[in-house]
Amino acid sequence: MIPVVALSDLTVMRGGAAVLRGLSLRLGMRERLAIVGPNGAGKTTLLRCIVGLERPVAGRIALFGTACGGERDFRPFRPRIGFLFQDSDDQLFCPTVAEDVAFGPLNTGATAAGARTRALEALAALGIAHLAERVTHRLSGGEKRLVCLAGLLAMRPEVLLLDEPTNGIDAENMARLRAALEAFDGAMILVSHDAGFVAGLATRAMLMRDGALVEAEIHDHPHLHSHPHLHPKG
Ligand SMILES: Nc1ncnc2c1ncn2[C@@H]1O[C@H](COP(=O)(O)OP(=O)(O)OP(=O)(O)O)[C@@H](O)[C@H]1O
Repeated sequence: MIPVVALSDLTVMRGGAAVLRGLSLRLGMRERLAIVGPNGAGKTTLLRCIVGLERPVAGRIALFGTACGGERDFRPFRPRIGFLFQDSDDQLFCPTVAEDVAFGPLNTGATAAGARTRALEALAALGIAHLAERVTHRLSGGEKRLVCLAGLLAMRPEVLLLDEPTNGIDAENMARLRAALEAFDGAMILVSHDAGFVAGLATRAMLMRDGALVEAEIHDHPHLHSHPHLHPKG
């Protein structure tokens, strides 16, 4: 089966140093891949490469089986790939929540009424329909996170790239977030430092180390309390 995302030998340089060094990755349909690794390892950089926001100096990127090099190649795939930025404030820009969540569908051809319906559905799916008429920039950090995700889901993407989705999310909303992501039937890359969240959701895990990815295991130690860790395999 053609992978939805295929990266081969990617190298990305920053200030003379390689952030990604010959990194390769294949993401299959319906796979939920967790990527973990220390701060500054290059996880966000990797996600940005997938949607063409970052250009590698070497290597190949294919989306849904199509090689992508320049901006024009990436553009048609962006509506199919929802990217949750690490910082919600980089993602939200409309005055109200409903307008923000409807923006994507409206921008890709939905009518105003159709886009609003999709927005309200996405908000309801995340249990935050009550936020629809709120002013976006006055939301709490956790609320913003969920609104950003609603904006992606309203696009009905085939792939989700989630950069620290649990940032600022409380226990109750965490359950909603988890349920929404479990219900999503596309492929997903989940960059997270939250091992417990990742362990419950991911079907595969990889560790970013020295600018490349190694397969990892999601491990649950039988302590008094459940204590999930990620270990490199082998
Ligand atoms: N615009 C930039 N200019 C220069 N260096 C940058 C820039 N953005 C990121 N970097 C550097 O690139 C490296 C990789 O950053 P990246 O954000 O991809 O890491 P990360 O694994 O996502 O980290 P974290 O877990 O802290 O989010 C870091 O050393 C970072 O300082």
